[in-house]
Amino acid sequence: MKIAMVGTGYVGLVTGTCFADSGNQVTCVDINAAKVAALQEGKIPIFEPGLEELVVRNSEAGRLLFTTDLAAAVKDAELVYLGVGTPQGDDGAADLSALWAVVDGLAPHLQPDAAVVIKSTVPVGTNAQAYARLKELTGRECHVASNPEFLKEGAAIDDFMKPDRVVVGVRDEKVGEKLRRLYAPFLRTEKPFLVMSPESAELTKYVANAMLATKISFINTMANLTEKLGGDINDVRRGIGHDSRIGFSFLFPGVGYGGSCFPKDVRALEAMFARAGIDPVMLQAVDKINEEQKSTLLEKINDYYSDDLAGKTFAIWGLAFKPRTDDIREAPALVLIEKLLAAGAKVRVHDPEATENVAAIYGDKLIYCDLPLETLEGADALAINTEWAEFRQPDMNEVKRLLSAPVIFDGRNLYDCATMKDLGFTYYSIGRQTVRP
Ligand SMILES: NC(=O)C1=CN([C@@H]2O[C@H](COP(=O)(O)OP(=O)(O)OC[C@H]3O[C@@H](n4cnc5c(N)ncnc54)[C@H](O)[C@@H]3O)[C@@H](O)[C@H]2O)C=CC1
Ligand SMILES: O=C(O)[C@H]1O[C@H](OP(=O)(O)OP(=O)(O)OC[C@H]2O[C@@H](n3ccc(=O)[nH]c3=O)[C@H](O)[C@@H]2O)[C@H](O)[C@@H](O)[C@@H]1O
Repeated sequence: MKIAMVGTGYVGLVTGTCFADSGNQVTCVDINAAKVAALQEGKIPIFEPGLEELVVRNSEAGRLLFTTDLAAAVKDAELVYLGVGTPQGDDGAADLSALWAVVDGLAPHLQPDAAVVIKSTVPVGTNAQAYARLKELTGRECHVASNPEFLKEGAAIDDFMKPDRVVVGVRDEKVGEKLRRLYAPFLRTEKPFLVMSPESAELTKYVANAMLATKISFINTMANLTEKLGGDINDVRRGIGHDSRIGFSFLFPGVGYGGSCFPKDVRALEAMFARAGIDPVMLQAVDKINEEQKSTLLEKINDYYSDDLAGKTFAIWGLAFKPRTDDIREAPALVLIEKLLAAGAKVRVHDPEATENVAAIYGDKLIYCDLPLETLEGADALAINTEWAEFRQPDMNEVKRLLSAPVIFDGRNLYDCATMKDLGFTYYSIGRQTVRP
Protein backbone atom coordinates (compact mmCIF):
# COMPACT_ATOMS: atom_id res chain seq x y z
CA MET A 1 0.00 0.00 0.00
CA LYS A 2 1.05 3.58 -0.51
CA ILE A 3 1.03 5.35 2.82
CA ALA A 4 1.70 8.93 3.90
CA MET A 5 2.74 9.21 7.55
CA VAL A 6 2.38 12.78 8.77
CA GLY A 7 4.44 13.61 11.88
CA THR A 8 7.67 11.71 12.38
CA GLY A 9 8.11 11.78 16.13
CA TYR A 10 8.33 8.69 18.32
CA VAL A 11 5.07 7.27 17.05
CA GLY A 12 5.08 8.46 13.43
CA LEU A 13 8.64 7.37 12.75
CA VAL A 14 8.16 3.94 14.31
CA THR A 15 4.79 3.40 12.59
CA GLY A 16 6.03 4.57 9.18
CA THR A 17 9.20 2.51 9.42
CA CYS A 18 7.41 -0.68 10.52
CA PHE A 19 4.83 -0.35 7.74
CA ALA A 20 7.68 0.10 5.24
CA ASP A 21 9.41 -2.93 6.71
CA SER A 22 6.40 -5.10 5.87
CA GLY A 23 6.65 -4.06 2.22
CA ASN A 24 4.56 -0.90 1.98
CA GLN A 25 5.67 2.28 0.26
CA VAL A 26 5.78 4.92 3.00
CA THR A 27 6.44 8.64 2.76
CA CYS A 28 6.99 10.28 6.13
CA VAL A 29 6.16 13.98 6.31
CA ASP A 30 7.26 16.41 8.98
CA ILE A 31 7.07 20.17 9.33
CA ASN A 32 10.51 20.20 10.96
CA ALA A 33 12.92 20.56 8.03
CA ALA A 34 16.02 19.81 10.11
CA LYS A 35 14.49 16.53 11.30
CA VAL A 36 13.56 15.54 7.75
CA ALA A 37 17.06 16.40 6.47
CA ALA A 38 18.62 14.25 9.20
CA LEU A 39 16.27 11.34 8.48
CA GLN A 40 17.05 11.57 4.76
CA GLU A 41 20.68 10.93 5.75
CA GLY A 42 19.69 7.98 7.94
CA LYS A 43 20.23 9.92 11.20
CA ILE A 44 17.62 9.30 13.88
CA PRO A 45 16.77 12.35 16.02
CA ILE A 46 15.69 10.19 19.00
CA PHE A 47 17.16 7.23 20.87
CA GLU A 48 14.99 4.18 20.30
CA PRO A 49 16.65 0.75 20.28
CA GLY A 50 16.64 -0.90 16.83
CA LEU A 51 15.05 2.03 15.03
CA GLU A 52 18.07 3.38 13.22
CA GLU A 53 18.92 0.06 11.54
CA LEU A 54 15.33 -0.33 10.44
CA VAL A 55 15.11 3.21 9.03
CA VAL A 56 18.37 2.80 7.12
CA ARG A 57 17.43 -0.64 5.76
CA ASN A 58 14.03 0.48 4.48
CA SER A 59 15.32 3.81 3.15
CA GLU A 60 18.00 1.96 1.19
CA ALA A 61 15.35 -0.38 -0.19
CA GLY A 62 13.46 2.70 -1.44
CA ARG A 63 10.35 1.91 0.60
CA LEU A 64 10.76 4.71 3.14
CA LEU A 65 11.04 8.36 2.13
CA PHE A 66 11.15 11.57 4.14
CA THR A 67 9.85 14.94 3.04
CA THR A 68 8.42 18.25 4.22
CA ASP A 69 6.06 18.29 1.22
CA LEU A 70 2.65 17.27 2.54
CA ALA A 71 0.89 17.68 -0.80
CA ALA A 72 3.31 15.42 -2.66
CA ALA A 73 3.04 12.69 -0.03
CA VAL A 74 -0.76 12.82 0.18
CA LYS A 75 -1.61 12.93 -3.50
CA ASP A 76 -0.53 9.31 -4.17
CA ALA A 77 -1.47 7.82 -0.80
CA GLU A 78 -4.21 5.26 -0.15
CA LEU A 79 -3.82 5.81 3.58
CA VAL A 80 -2.84 9.10 5.17
CA TYR A 81 -1.77 8.45 8.75
CA LEU A 82 -1.75 11.36 11.21
CA GLY A 83 0.86 11.02 13.99
CA VAL A 84 1.45 14.62 15.00
CA GLY A 85 1.73 15.61 18.66
CA THR A 86 -1.38 16.27 20.76
CA PRO A 87 0.20 17.92 23.81
CA GLN A 88 -1.57 19.19 26.87
CA GLY A 89 -3.24 22.55 26.27
CA ASP A 90 -3.45 25.35 28.85
CA ASP A 91 -6.80 24.05 30.16
CA GLY A 92 -5.55 20.45 30.52
CA ALA A 93 -7.40 19.22 27.41
CA ALA A 94 -5.43 17.96 24.39
CA ASP A 95 -4.20 20.71 22.08
CA LEU A 96 -5.20 19.60 18.58
CA SER A 97 -3.83 22.59 16.66
CA ALA A 98 -1.15 20.53 14.84
CA LEU A 99 -3.75 17.93 13.86
CA TRP A 100 -6.15 20.51 12.43
CA ALA A 101 -3.30 22.22 10.55
CA VAL A 102 -2.54 18.89 8.87
CA VAL A 103 -6.21 18.12 8.12
CA ASP A 104 -6.60 21.53 6.48
CA GLY A 105 -3.32 21.12 4.58
CA LEU A 106 -4.04 17.65 3.22
CA ALA A 107 -7.67 18.16 2.19
CA PRO A 108 -7.03 19.55 -1.32
CA HIS A 109 -4.68 16.66 -2.14
CA LEU A 110 -6.62 13.67 -0.77
CA GLN A 111 -7.55 10.99 -3.31
CA PRO A 112 -11.32 10.22 -3.40
CA ASP A 113 -10.89 6.65 -2.06
CA ALA A 114 -8.09 7.39 0.38
CA ALA A 115 -8.62 7.11 4.12
CA VAL A 116 -7.23 9.46 6.71
CA VAL A 117 -6.20 7.43 9.76
CA ILE A 118 -5.74 9.15 13.10
CA LYS A 119 -2.86 7.49 14.96
CA SER A 120 -2.34 10.38 17.40
CA THR A 121 -4.07 10.15 20.77
CA VAL A 122 -7.13 12.37 20.43
CA PRO A 123 -10.26 13.07 22.53
CA VAL A 124 -13.55 11.37 21.79
CA GLY A 125 -15.28 13.16 18.93
CA THR A 126 -12.11 14.22 17.09
CA ASN A 127 -12.63 11.64 14.35
CA ALA A 128 -16.19 12.91 13.80
CA GLN A 129 -14.93 16.47 13.70
CA ALA A 130 -12.22 15.56 11.19
CA TYR A 131 -14.82 13.80 9.07
CA ALA A 132 -17.05 16.90 9.08
CA ARG A 133 -14.14 19.25 8.40
CA LEU A 134 -12.93 17.19 5.43
CA LYS A 135 -16.45 17.06 4.03
CA GLU A 136 -16.64 20.83 4.22
CA LEU A 137 -13.18 21.33 2.70
CA THR A 138 -13.46 18.75 -0.11
CA GLY A 139 -17.20 18.89 -0.79
CA ARG A 140 -17.43 15.08 -0.49
CA GLU A 141 -17.55 12.34 2.15
CA CYS A 142 -14.04 11.22 3.06
CA HIS A 143 -13.00 8.16 5.03
CA VAL A 144 -11.62 8.93 8.47
CA ALA A 145 -10.51 6.05 10.69
CA SER A 146 -9.00 5.92 14.18
CA ASN A 147 -6.12 3.60 14.95
CA PRO A 148 -4.66 4.47 18.37
CA GLU A 149 -1.16 3.35 19.22
CA PHE A 150 -0.11 1.45 22.35
CA LEU A 151 3.68 1.23 21.92
CA LYS A 152 6.04 2.10 24.77
CA GLU A 153 9.15 4.16 24.25
CA GLY A 154 12.30 2.10 24.61
CA ALA A 155 10.48 -1.00 23.34
CA ALA A 156 8.67 0.71 20.48
CA ILE A 157 9.70 -1.55 17.59
CA ASP A 158 8.86 -4.73 19.44
CA ASP A 159 5.57 -3.34 20.71
CA PHE A 160 4.61 -2.26 17.20
CA MET A 161 5.72 -5.45 15.48
CA LYS A 162 4.14 -7.70 18.11
CA PRO A 163 1.14 -5.79 19.47
CA ASP A 164 -1.13 -7.29 22.15
CA ARG A 165 -4.01 -6.07 19.98
CA VAL A 166 -4.73 -3.62 17.21
CA VAL A 167 -7.70 -1.30 17.65
CA VAL A 168 -9.38 0.45 14.75
CA GLY A 169 -12.41 2.69 14.73
CA VAL A 170 -14.15 2.91 11.37
CA ARG A 171 -17.45 4.00 9.83
CA ASP A 172 -16.93 1.96 6.68
CA GLU A 173 -16.25 -1.79 6.69
CA LYS A 174 -14.03 -1.55 3.61
CA VAL A 175 -11.64 0.76 5.43
CA GLY A 176 -11.61 -1.70 8.31
CA GLU A 177 -10.69 -4.51 5.89
CA LYS A 178 -7.88 -2.44 4.37
CA LEU A 179 -6.44 -1.78 7.81
CA ARG A 180 -6.80 -5.47 8.69
CA ARG A 181 -4.67 -6.31 5.61
CA LEU A 182 -2.13 -3.66 6.56
CA TYR A 183 -1.75 -5.13 10.05
CA ALA A 184 -1.89 -8.81 9.05
CA PRO A 185 1.93 -9.23 9.07
CA PHE A 186 2.02 -8.04 12.69
CA LEU A 187 -0.80 -10.26 13.93
CA ARG A 188 0.38 -13.68 12.88
CA THR A 189 0.32 -15.00 16.46
CA GLU A 190 -3.45 -14.73 16.61
CA LYS A 191 -3.47 -11.43 18.43
CA PRO A 192 -6.81 -9.69 17.96
CA PHE A 193 -7.67 -7.00 15.42
CA LEU A 194 -10.53 -5.17 17.09
CA VAL A 195 -12.94 -3.17 14.96
CA MET A 196 -15.22 -0.67 16.67
CA SER A 197 -16.67 2.81 16.27
CA PRO A 198 -14.26 5.75 16.06
CA GLU A 199 -15.53 7.01 19.44
CA SER A 200 -14.83 3.67 21.16
CA ALA A 201 -11.37 3.52 19.59
CA GLU A 202 -10.56 7.06 20.72
CA LEU A 203 -11.72 6.29 24.25
CA THR A 204 -9.92 2.93 24.38
CA LYS A 205 -6.59 4.71 24.11
CA TYR A 206 -7.26 7.08 27.01
CA VAL A 207 -8.81 4.38 29.17
CA ALA A 208 -5.78 2.13 28.65
CA ASN A 209 -3.34 4.87 29.66
CA ALA A 210 -5.50 6.00 32.58
CA MET A 211 -5.77 2.40 33.87
CA LEU A 212 -1.98 1.97 33.73
CA ALA A 213 -1.38 5.35 35.39
CA THR A 214 -3.93 4.41 38.08
CA LYS A 215 -2.07 1.19 38.82
CA ILE A 216 1.15 3.15 39.32
CA SER A 217 -0.44 5.76 41.60
CA PHE A 218 -2.19 2.96 43.48
CA ILE A 219 1.02 1.10 44.26
CA ASN A 220 2.87 4.32 45.08
CA THR A 221 0.17 5.24 47.62
CA MET A 222 0.46 1.80 49.19
CA ALA A 223 4.25 2.14 49.19
CA ASN A 224 3.96 5.37 51.15
CA LEU A 225 1.80 3.54 53.68
CA THR A 226 4.24 0.64 54.06
CA GLU A 227 7.05 3.10 54.67
CA LYS A 228 5.15 4.61 57.58
CA LEU A 229 3.51 1.51 59.08
CA GLY A 230 6.19 -1.10 58.47
CA GLY A 231 6.55 -3.80 55.84
CA ASP A 232 8.10 -4.01 52.41
CA ILE A 233 6.10 -3.01 49.36
CA ASN A 234 8.02 -5.50 47.22
CA ASP A 235 6.70 -8.33 49.36
CA VAL A 236 3.21 -6.85 49.24
CA ARG A 237 3.51 -6.53 45.44
CA ARG A 238 4.47 -10.19 45.19
CA GLY A 239 1.71 -11.10 47.60
CA ILE A 240 -0.96 -9.47 45.46
CA GLY A 241 0.55 -10.15 42.02
CA HIS A 242 0.19 -13.91 42.27
CA ASP A 243 -3.54 -13.38 42.37
CA SER A 244 -4.21 -13.73 38.66
CA ARG A 245 -7.02 -11.19 38.90
CA ILE A 246 -4.42 -8.60 39.89
CA GLY A 247 -1.19 -9.61 38.15
CA PHE A 248 2.26 -8.03 38.35
CA SER A 249 2.49 -5.54 35.52
CA PHE A 250 2.68 -1.82 36.10
CA LEU A 251 2.77 -2.25 39.84
CA PHE A 252 6.39 -1.25 40.41
CA PRO A 253 6.55 1.60 42.93
CA GLY A 254 8.86 4.47 42.12
CA VAL A 255 9.25 8.21 41.81
CA GLY A 256 6.05 8.59 39.81
CA TYR A 257 5.23 8.20 36.16
CA GLY A 258 6.57 10.67 33.63
CA GLY A 259 6.82 10.82 29.87
CA SER A 260 4.86 12.52 27.16
CA CYS A 261 1.73 10.41 27.57
CA PHE A 262 0.46 9.31 30.99
CA PRO A 263 0.49 12.82 32.53
CA LYS A 264 -1.13 14.53 29.55
CA ASP A 265 -3.56 11.72 28.77
CA VAL A 266 -4.84 11.47 32.35
CA ARG A 267 -5.45 15.24 32.28
CA ALA A 268 -7.09 15.12 28.84
CA LEU A 269 -9.42 12.38 30.07
CA GLU A 270 -10.19 14.52 33.13
CA ALA A 271 -11.16 17.31 30.72
CA MET A 272 -13.44 14.88 28.85
CA PHE A 273 -15.14 13.96 32.15
CA ALA A 274 -15.61 17.64 32.95
CA ARG A 275 -17.08 18.21 29.47
CA ALA A 276 -19.50 15.35 30.12
CA GLY A 277 -20.50 16.91 33.45
CA ILE A 278 -19.00 14.08 35.54
CA ASP A 279 -16.65 14.83 38.42
CA PRO A 280 -13.25 13.29 37.45
CA VAL A 281 -12.44 12.64 41.11
CA MET A 282 -10.54 9.40 40.53
CA LEU A 283 -8.31 10.76 37.77
CA GLN A 284 -7.60 13.90 39.80
CA ALA A 285 -6.40 11.68 42.63
CA VAL A 286 -4.19 9.64 40.27
CA ASP A 287 -2.60 12.84 38.97
CA LYS A 288 -2.19 14.42 42.42
CA ILE A 289 -0.62 11.28 43.90
CA ASN A 290 1.79 11.18 40.98
CA GLU A 291 2.81 14.83 41.28
CA GLU A 292 3.49 14.33 44.99
CA GLN A 293 5.40 11.12 44.35
CA LYS A 294 7.87 13.02 42.17
CA SER A 295 9.04 14.76 45.37
CA THR A 296 9.45 11.59 47.42
CA LEU A 297 13.24 11.41 47.00
CA LEU A 298 13.60 15.07 47.97
CA GLU A 299 11.56 14.44 51.13
CA LYS A 300 13.85 11.56 52.03
CA ILE A 301 16.93 13.68 51.31
CA ASN A 302 15.54 16.48 53.50
CA ASP A 303 14.82 13.95 56.22
CA TYR A 304 18.42 12.76 56.24
CA TYR A 305 20.02 16.23 56.06
CA SER A 306 17.42 17.93 58.32
CA ASP A 307 16.37 20.27 55.49
CA ASP A 308 19.85 21.74 55.11
CA LEU A 309 21.04 20.99 51.59
CA ALA A 310 23.02 24.16 50.91
CA GLY A 311 26.55 23.34 49.81
CA LYS A 312 25.88 19.58 49.57
CA THR A 313 26.70 17.73 46.35
CA PHE A 314 24.35 15.07 44.98
CA ALA A 315 25.04 12.49 42.31
CA ILE A 316 22.01 11.60 40.20
CA TRP A 317 21.80 8.40 38.18
CA GLY A 318 19.05 8.42 35.58
CA LEU A 319 17.46 11.46 33.94
CA ALA A 320 15.14 9.95 31.31
CA PHE A 321 11.57 9.27 32.47
CA LYS A 322 12.31 5.55 32.04
CA PRO A 323 15.18 3.37 30.79
CA ARG A 324 16.01 2.80 27.11
CA THR A 325 14.91 6.26 26.00
CA ASP A 326 16.41 9.75 25.85
CA ASP A 327 12.98 11.29 26.52
CA ILE A 328 12.88 13.64 29.52
CA ARG A 329 9.35 14.97 29.09
CA GLU A 330 7.77 15.16 32.60
CA ALA A 331 10.70 13.12 33.95
CA PRO A 332 10.69 12.89 37.77
CA ALA A 333 14.46 13.51 37.74
CA LEU A 334 13.86 17.08 36.58
CA VAL A 335 11.69 17.79 39.62
CA LEU A 336 14.45 16.54 41.91
CA ILE A 337 17.14 18.54 40.09
CA GLU A 338 15.04 21.71 40.23
CA LYS A 339 14.44 21.35 43.97
CA LEU A 340 18.05 20.45 44.81
CA LEU A 341 19.34 23.48 42.89
CA ALA A 342 16.76 25.72 44.58
CA ALA A 343 17.98 24.45 47.96
CA GLY A 344 21.54 25.49 47.10
CA ALA A 345 22.94 22.01 46.38
CA LYS A 346 25.35 21.06 43.60
CA VAL A 347 24.21 18.33 41.24
CA ARG A 348 26.31 15.86 39.23
CA VAL A 349 24.32 13.80 36.74
CA HIS A 350 24.65 10.74 34.55
CA ASP A 351 22.26 9.11 32.09
CA PRO A 352 23.26 6.74 29.29
CA GLU A 353 21.15 8.60 26.70
CA ALA A 354 19.33 11.65 28.05
CA THR A 355 22.20 13.89 29.20
CA GLU A 356 22.17 16.02 26.06
CA ASN A 357 18.46 16.78 26.42
CA VAL A 358 18.98 17.77 30.07
CA ALA A 359 22.03 19.91 29.20
CA ALA A 360 19.88 21.80 26.69
CA ILE A 361 17.72 22.97 29.63
CA TYR A 362 20.20 23.34 32.49
CA GLY A 363 23.46 24.25 30.71
CA ASP A 364 26.26 24.82 33.21
CA LYS A 365 24.00 24.63 36.26
CA LEU A 366 24.77 20.88 36.43
CA ILE A 367 27.91 18.78 36.17
CA TYR A 368 27.56 16.12 33.46
CA CYS A 369 29.43 12.82 33.83
CA ASP A 370 30.01 10.18 31.18
CA LEU A 371 30.12 7.26 33.59
CA PRO A 372 28.00 6.36 36.62
CA LEU A 373 30.95 6.02 39.01
CA GLU A 374 32.45 9.35 37.87
CA THR A 375 29.24 11.03 39.09
CA LEU A 376 30.03 9.93 42.64
CA GLU A 377 33.39 11.68 42.90
CA GLY A 378 33.11 14.19 45.74
CA ALA A 379 29.36 13.66 46.09
CA ASP A 380 27.69 13.49 49.50
CA ALA A 381 25.04 11.02 48.36
CA LEU A 382 23.61 9.21 45.36
CA ALA A 383 19.98 9.56 44.17
CA ILE A 384 18.57 7.13 41.58
CA ASN A 385 15.64 8.10 39.36
CA THR A 386 15.68 5.66 36.44
CA GLU A 387 16.27 1.91 36.47
CA TRP A 388 18.77 1.67 33.61
CA ALA A 389 20.21 -1.86 33.54
CA GLU A 390 23.74 -0.60 34.21
CA PHE A 391 22.71 0.80 37.60
CA ARG A 392 21.53 -2.56 38.89
CA GLN A 393 24.83 -4.11 39.88
CA PRO A 394 27.50 -1.47 40.41
CA ASP A 395 30.62 -2.30 42.38
CA MET A 396 29.21 -1.22 45.74
CA ASN A 397 32.65 -1.06 47.33
CA GLU A 398 33.65 1.48 44.69
CA VAL A 399 30.39 3.37 45.23
CA LYS A 400 31.17 3.51 48.95
CA ARG A 401 34.76 4.59 48.35
CA LEU A 402 33.85 7.39 45.95
CA LEU A 403 30.97 8.93 47.91
CA SER A 404 32.00 11.16 50.79
CA ALA A 405 29.45 9.23 52.91
CA PRO A 406 27.73 5.93 52.05
CA VAL A 407 24.21 7.27 51.49
CA ILE A 408 21.83 6.26 48.69
CA PHE A 409 18.31 7.48 47.92
CA ASP A 410 16.90 4.89 45.54
CA GLY A 411 13.73 5.85 43.67
CA ARG A 412 13.47 2.50 41.88
CA ASN A 413 14.20 -0.12 44.57
CA LEU A 414 17.21 -1.49 42.70
CA TYR A 415 19.05 -3.02 45.65
CA ASP A 416 18.39 -5.53 48.38
CA CYS A 417 17.92 -3.84 51.76
CA ALA A 418 19.71 -6.53 53.82
CA THR A 419 22.73 -6.44 51.48
CA MET A 420 22.90 -2.65 51.72
CA LYS A 421 22.84 -2.89 55.50
CA ASP A 422 25.67 -5.42 55.47
CA LEU A 423 27.67 -3.12 53.21
CA GLY A 424 27.24 -0.27 55.67
CA PHE A 425 25.04 2.03 53.61
CA THR A 426 22.29 4.36 54.71
CA TYR A 427 19.77 3.29 52.12
CA TYR A 428 16.42 4.94 51.50
CA SER A 429 14.10 3.28 48.96
CA ILE A 430 10.40 3.31 48.06
CA GLY A 431 7.90 1.57 50.31
CA ARG A 432 10.58 -0.22 52.33
CA GLN A 433 12.11 0.51 55.72
CA THR A 434 15.17 2.75 55.58
CA VAL A 435 18.39 0.86 56.21
CA ARG A 436 20.94 2.44 58.54
CA PRO A 437 24.38 1.04 59.22
N1 LIG B 1 5.47 8.78 22.40
C1 LIG B 1 4.79 7.67 22.58
O1 LIG B 1 5.32 6.69 23.12
C2 LIG B 1 3.37 7.55 22.14
C3 LIG B 1 2.66 8.64 21.64
N2 LIG B 1 1.35 8.51 21.26
C4 LIG B 1 0.62 9.64 20.69
O2 LIG B 1 1.11 9.85 19.36
C5 LIG B 1 1.10 11.25 19.05
C6 LIG B 1 2.50 11.68 18.64
O3 LIG B 1 3.36 11.52 19.77
P1 LIG B 1 4.94 11.59 19.62
O4 LIG B 1 5.33 10.82 18.42
O5 LIG B 1 5.50 11.24 20.95
O6 LIG B 1 5.13 13.15 19.34
P2 LIG B 1 6.45 13.92 18.89
O7 LIG B 1 6.34 15.27 19.49
O8 LIG B 1 7.65 13.08 19.16
O9 LIG B 1 6.29 14.02 17.30
C7 LIG B 1 5.32 14.79 16.66
C8 LIG B 1 5.88 15.18 15.29
O10 LIG B 1 4.88 15.87 14.56
C9 LIG B 1 5.51 16.89 13.81
N3 LIG B 1 4.53 17.90 13.39
C10 LIG B 1 3.91 18.86 14.12
N4 LIG B 1 3.10 19.60 13.34
C11 LIG B 1 3.20 19.09 12.09
C12 LIG B 1 2.61 19.42 10.85
N5 LIG B 1 1.75 20.45 10.75
N6 LIG B 1 2.95 18.71 9.76
C13 LIG B 1 3.83 17.67 9.87
N7 LIG B 1 4.42 17.32 11.02
C14 LIG B 1 4.11 18.01 12.11
C15 LIG B 1 6.55 17.44 14.77
O11 LIG B 1 7.56 18.18 14.09
C16 LIG B 1 7.08 16.14 15.38
O12 LIG B 1 8.16 15.62 14.65
C17 LIG B 1 0.56 11.94 20.30
O13 LIG B 1 -0.83 12.10 20.15
C18 LIG B 1 0.85 10.95 21.41
O14 LIG B 1 -0.03 11.09 22.49
C19 LIG B 1 0.70 7.30 21.31
C20 LIG B 1 1.36 6.18 21.76
C21 LIG B 1 2.74 6.21 22.21
O1 LIG C 1 0.41 6.55 25.02
C1 LIG C 1 1.61 6.42 25.14
O2 LIG C 1 2.41 7.26 24.77
C2 LIG C 1 2.21 5.21 25.76
O3 LIG C 1 2.33 5.48 27.17
C3 LIG C 1 2.95 4.45 27.91
O4 LIG C 1 4.26 4.19 27.43
P1 LIG C 1 5.54 5.07 27.88
O5 LIG C 1 5.07 6.38 28.45
O6 LIG C 1 6.46 5.08 26.72
O7 LIG C 1 6.29 4.26 29.01
P2 LIG C 1 5.84 3.26 30.18
O8 LIG C 1 6.73 2.09 30.14
O9 LIG C 1 4.40 3.02 30.19
O10 LIG C 1 6.23 4.10 31.47
C4 LIG C 1 5.57 5.30 31.80
C5 LIG C 1 6.01 5.78 33.16
O11 LIG C 1 5.48 4.93 34.18
C6 LIG C 1 6.52 4.54 35.07
N1 LIG C 1 6.22 3.19 35.59
C7 LIG C 1 5.89 2.18 34.75
C8 LIG C 1 5.57 0.92 35.25
C9 LIG C 1 5.59 0.70 36.62
O12 LIG C 1 5.32 -0.42 37.13
N2 LIG C 1 5.94 1.71 37.45
C10 LIG C 1 6.25 2.97 36.97
O13 LIG C 1 6.55 3.89 37.77
C11 LIG C 1 7.78 4.57 34.23
O14 LIG C 1 8.92 4.72 35.05
C12 LIG C 1 7.52 5.79 33.37
O15 LIG C 1 7.90 6.99 34.03
C13 LIG C 1 2.13 3.15 27.73
O16 LIG C 1 2.77 2.08 28.43
C14 LIG C 1 1.98 2.79 26.25
O17 LIG C 1 1.15 1.66 26.12
C15 LIG C 1 1.36 3.99 25.53
O18 LIG C 1 1.27 3.74 24.15
